[in-house]
Amino acid sequence: MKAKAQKPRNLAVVHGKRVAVLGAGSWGTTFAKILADGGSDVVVWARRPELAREIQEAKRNSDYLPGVNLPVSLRATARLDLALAGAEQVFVSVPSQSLRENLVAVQPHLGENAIVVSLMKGVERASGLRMSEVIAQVLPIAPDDIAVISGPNLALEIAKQQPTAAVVSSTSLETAQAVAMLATNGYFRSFVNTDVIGTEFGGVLKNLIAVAIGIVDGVGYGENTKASIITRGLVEMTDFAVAYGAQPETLSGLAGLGDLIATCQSPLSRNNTAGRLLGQGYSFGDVVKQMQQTTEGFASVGPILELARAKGVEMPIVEQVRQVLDGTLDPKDIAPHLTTDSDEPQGERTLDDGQAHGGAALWGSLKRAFHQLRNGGRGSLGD
Ligand SMILES: NC(=O)C1=CN([C@@H]2O[C@H](COP(=O)(O)OP(=O)(O)OC[C@H]3O[C@@H](n4cnc5c(N)ncnc54)[C@H](O)[C@@H]3O)[C@@H](O)[C@H]2O)C=CC1
Ligand SMILES: O=C(CO)COP(=O)(O)O
Repeated sequence: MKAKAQKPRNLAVVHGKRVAVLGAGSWGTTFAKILADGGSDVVVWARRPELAREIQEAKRNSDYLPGVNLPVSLRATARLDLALAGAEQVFVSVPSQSLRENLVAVQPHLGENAIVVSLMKGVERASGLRMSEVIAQVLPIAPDDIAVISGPNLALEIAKQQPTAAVVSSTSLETAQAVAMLATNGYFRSFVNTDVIGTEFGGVLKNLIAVAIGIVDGVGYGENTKASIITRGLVEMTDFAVAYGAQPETLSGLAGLGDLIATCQSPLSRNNTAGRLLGQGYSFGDVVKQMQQTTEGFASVGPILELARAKGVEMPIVEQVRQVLDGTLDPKDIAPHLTTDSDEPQGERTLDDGQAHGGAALWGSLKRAFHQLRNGGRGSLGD
């Protein structure tokens, strides 16, 4: 029997707050639908006028969301000033590498008390900064007015109103709650936390593990290999994010494990699909040409490995993804060296030996501090 889509709960009469969504690709358009179905007065900004016209007039985005009818209340424009006029909350969903240039154009039109929300899952290649950090750098707004949203959110499934959850995170719980109030309807539920670092890095890092899973799929390996990579991948994600100040629990939540499961399992994932093509033997250049949509993992792998090195975090799976992208590792060799170069048996949890030394977290910090000392105190990209 075909699953029945959930009905949106129409809250238009309850609030009708004016919001803007910047970026009319698959996620921007889907998120605009989430907000409109939750009762907000939404204007989407599309870079291409013909796309803005299709959304505005036909209530369709046929390239990105084929077969999906958008809410009749949803409006679209190719003019940033019109999209931003009066917007209390601004949701940004452009490719991560274009965020900075887009924010420069946004700045003159941004309302004084507007909250800016990142829907993106990448880091800036040149700086290694998370999207909320780029927003804080470019826009004259307080960190408490910035939020991020992440979770197992494959756009097309949500556009078809299949029930889904996400996390809204901000250093201000009040801001996270204000955003979550609008980003909730009958088929989409937003939870809140204040761990921006963990929430953002969860979204970035699961993309890299999804590329690895795609590679394994393309090669033709089975479920044991994939389960091993997903599980060890989560350890890498958690070690990395915690080294940068995240709460480990965030990585076992929707923005970590939740998104990892969705992205690694679904052919709808662009990162997973791109990995599969690599595993089937296509070169990186061929895969980039074939991918019609944003594949964030490709741009993130370099900066993430650099950030990992700076904190002494080992990421053997992500490292192997880089080698496959570079053409220095045969995709079929990705699994055998799942752990480090050492032949010695390793504890399953990175911090296991630390617990014997009287505190896993402390031991992890000491290991990282030692590593940084050995590397001349380098702590971040570009140091
Ligand atoms: N598609 C999904 O299921 C989800 C995507 N995301 C994240 O959302 C972000 C956006 O991804 P998608 O919407 O999926 O990508 P997409 O490839 O579907 O759409 C990207 C949109 O940005 C436009 N664009 C390209 N270059 C631009 C530029 N320089 N300035 C402004 N616009 C530009 C494109 O024309 C297109 O409309 C990514 O960071 C992605 O990781 C997050 C959750 C779910
Ligand atoms: O982030 C996503 C699902 O949560 C979408 O993943 P892809 O960018 O790989 O399509």
